[in-house]
Amino acid sequence: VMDKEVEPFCRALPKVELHAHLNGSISVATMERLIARKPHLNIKHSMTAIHKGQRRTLDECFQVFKVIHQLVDSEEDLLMAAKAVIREFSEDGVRYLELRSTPRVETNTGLTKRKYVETVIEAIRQCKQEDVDIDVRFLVAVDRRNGPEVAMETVKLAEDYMLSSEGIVVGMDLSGDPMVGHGKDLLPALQKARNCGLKLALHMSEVPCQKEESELLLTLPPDRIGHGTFLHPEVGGSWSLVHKVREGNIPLELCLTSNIMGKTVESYEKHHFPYWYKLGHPCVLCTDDKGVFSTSLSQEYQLAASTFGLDQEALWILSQQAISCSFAPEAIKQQLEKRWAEQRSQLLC
Ligand SMILES: CC(C)=CCNc1ncnc2c1ncn2[C@@H]1O[C@H](COP(=O)(O)O)[C@@H](O)[C@H]1O
Ligand SMILES: [Zn+2]
Repeated sequence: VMDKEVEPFCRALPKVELHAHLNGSISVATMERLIARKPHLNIKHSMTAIHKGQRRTLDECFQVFKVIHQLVDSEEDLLMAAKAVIREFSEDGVRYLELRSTPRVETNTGLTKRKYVETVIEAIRQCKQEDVDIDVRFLVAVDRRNGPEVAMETVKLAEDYMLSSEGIVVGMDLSGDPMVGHGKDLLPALQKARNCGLKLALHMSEVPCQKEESELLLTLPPDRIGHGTFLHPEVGGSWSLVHKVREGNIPLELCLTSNIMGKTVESYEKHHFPYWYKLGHPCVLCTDDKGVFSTSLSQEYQLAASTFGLDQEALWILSQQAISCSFAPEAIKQQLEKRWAEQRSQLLC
């Protein structure tokens, strides 16, 4: 396969995005609109994105979110940003999206956590009404830095909206700076979420030294794992972790560019994708923060193709397998499978 064929192929490929943080996914164009609305903040675009060759430490990366949160602090901003993110994923060929976001209080604008969740749901509804070609679900996120009480409160919020959003809220995410807080304290909240039928997509072993935390979180167990960069014993994890993930057949959400930019992985070649992929373990390529890292899901598929030598057939299977890893209801999964099958013959000659 010639390289120049790969780009249009990856764009045309129907895709599933399962790991996208709303505020990390805002494009340059939308960011410019937000910056123009708040000139008094004096925010430059260079403060809201991380560019190639500009690798920063994980800590510096997390500063970026503080800036973005200042720009997205009202119901109006949130609705606009969420709708734009959904449209952009659709334009990139994403046909099923699970968007995750952390409910936030903003006293200046009167934004409450409930309003926050309702606004994201409203953005998803409006996009559907406007016939944007994409099925979108919402994972309510827990920021690990905020501790067990906030986590429990967030679980209750997610449960409420799981019951009242007509299937839009399907699960929860555990994220935030992995160097802050301990998963142990959040276990009861996550257990409760699981018991009430919320699916769990947890960031795990994103940094080294989370071996014990990952062991604990695996007792839940999670329905999907974000990153899992340091599960393997060679990088400070353990065989016990690897075996549990394999036995549970727990899908991994793998974000190549994010890991390179956040310096948790040295180079694309050294990413853990091929280790799990060659084992036949369910692996889903994701963007994490397409805005912050200036990437797209089709670009991530291209990078996987060029770095690990995947041909078009392999890319198609990778994208199709993501359907079964999603938290979509069975009927929706079947519809997606059908759609993929219909497009297969057009794409692969
Ligand atoms: C900095 C870096 C390398 C990011 C990639 N790795 C990440 N690891 C953990 N949590 C994250 C990551 N990227 C985004 N998030 C979470 O997503 C939030 C932004 O989206 P939102 O406000 O929840 O809508 C961040 O504040 C953080 O809680
Ligand atoms: Zn993430």
